[in-house]
Parts: sequence; structure tokens; C-alpha cells
Amino acid sequence: MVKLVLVRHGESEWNKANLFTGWVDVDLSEQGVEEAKRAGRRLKAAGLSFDIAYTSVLKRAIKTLHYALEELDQLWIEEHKSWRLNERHYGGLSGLDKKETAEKYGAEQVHIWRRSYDELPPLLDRDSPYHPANDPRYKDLDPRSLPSGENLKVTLERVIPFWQDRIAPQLRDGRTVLVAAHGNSLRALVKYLESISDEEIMNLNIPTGVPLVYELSDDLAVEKKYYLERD
Ligand SMILES: O=C(O)[C@H](O)COP(=O)(O)O
Repeated sequence: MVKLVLVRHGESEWNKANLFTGWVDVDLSEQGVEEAKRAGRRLKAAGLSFDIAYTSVLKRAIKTLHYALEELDQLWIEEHKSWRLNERHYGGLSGLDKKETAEKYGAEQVHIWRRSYDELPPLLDRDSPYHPANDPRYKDLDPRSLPSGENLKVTLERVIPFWQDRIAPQLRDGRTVLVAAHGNSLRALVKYLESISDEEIMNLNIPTGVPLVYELSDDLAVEKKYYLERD
């Protein structure tokens, strides 16, 4: 049996302000820092330690990983960052207020944008400051793989190759893996790991800063799954 732990970053400044965020690189709020440290304490209380960690190229996930590893005194472990673990790109909704957007387009439409599997948000113009083509951290990527807006399906299609090529081989070699990422990149991974249907995934929410432990068989089938809810 091998262990995989997923943790969604702690509350961000824009979670707190109720703004659509996606790939915008906002920081953790004060509460988010506390949630990240608490995640680390919960991992420690559960007797977990890690061989390798993965995160996105967004600071709310990177910092969550580091705060958690600091509590474990494991800041030294090997870690890898990838855009493939980024939050889903919210396209033209990036930076908008979620409540105001619901007032404008209706709560039902906003719920579909937020939770459906295959409905795309409005797409972003390539000259928008929120477009990844204008962000140096993505300069080495093929411009064709830079999204102007993503649904969960597109997010899953870029997360799963990273899972298959990078994370799964580590687990198969018996390593304990920590992944610090985002609400929707983790929903995509959970959908894949648990074969959740396109309809059912609409009801799945992953809370911020609560470690989700998977116990996997040697061929990476899910044997057990639980949240660490105690420090
Ligand atoms: O990108 C965002 O706005 C949040 O991190 C996740 O948003 P959601 O709850 O609308 O999926």
C-alpha cells in the first residue's frame, strides 16, 4: 500500500474577497496561512512524512506546501512545480466578483460555470494582463497549450498526463507523495482516481487546507480515502 495526500491551498486573498481567481497569482490570506500550517500539523499528528512533493506555479499552492512541510520539518524533500497543477483558468471571469456575476448572469449560469464538467467560461482576449501569453512564467510553453479559459474537462486533460508521467511512477516505486494544488486541479485528479461521472463531479467540493489521504494498492487503485480533520 502507498499513500498519496492531496491538499488544496489555504484561503487566498481572492477567496476571501469572493473573486474568480483561476491562474491569477494571488497570495494566501492570513487565515490561509493558518490553514496551511494547520494542514501540516494534521499531517504530523497522523504520523505522515513524505518522499516527494508536487505543486503548481501559483504562490498560494507553493506557500501552502512550504508551510505544511515546515510543520513536518520536511522542507528539504524533493519538490516539483508544474503549470499542469494550476487552478483551472477562469478565462474572462478572472478577477470578477462571484456575487455580482451571479446577479448579472443568474445564479444557475454561475453554478454551471463553476461546477459543470464541460461548460467553458467566457474566453479571455490574448492581450488581457490575465492571459498566460503575457506572463513570463509560461514563456517556455508551446503557445498552443496556453488556455484562454478552461472547464474541468480541459483541466483534467492537462492534469492527468502529469499524474501519469510524473506522480504515478513515484507511487509505484513506493514513495509517499504530497500534492499541494487547487480546488479544480484536485477535483480533476479525484475524478480520475475515483472514476467519478461527469454529472456526479458537480457535487464534489474540496475544502481549503484539509489534507485528503488516499491509500492506494500497488497498481494505484483506491483502497481507502479520508480527510485529516484533527490537529
Ligand atoms: O479560482 C477560483 O476562483 C477558486 O480558487 C476556485 O473557484 P471555484 O470555487 O469557483 O471553483
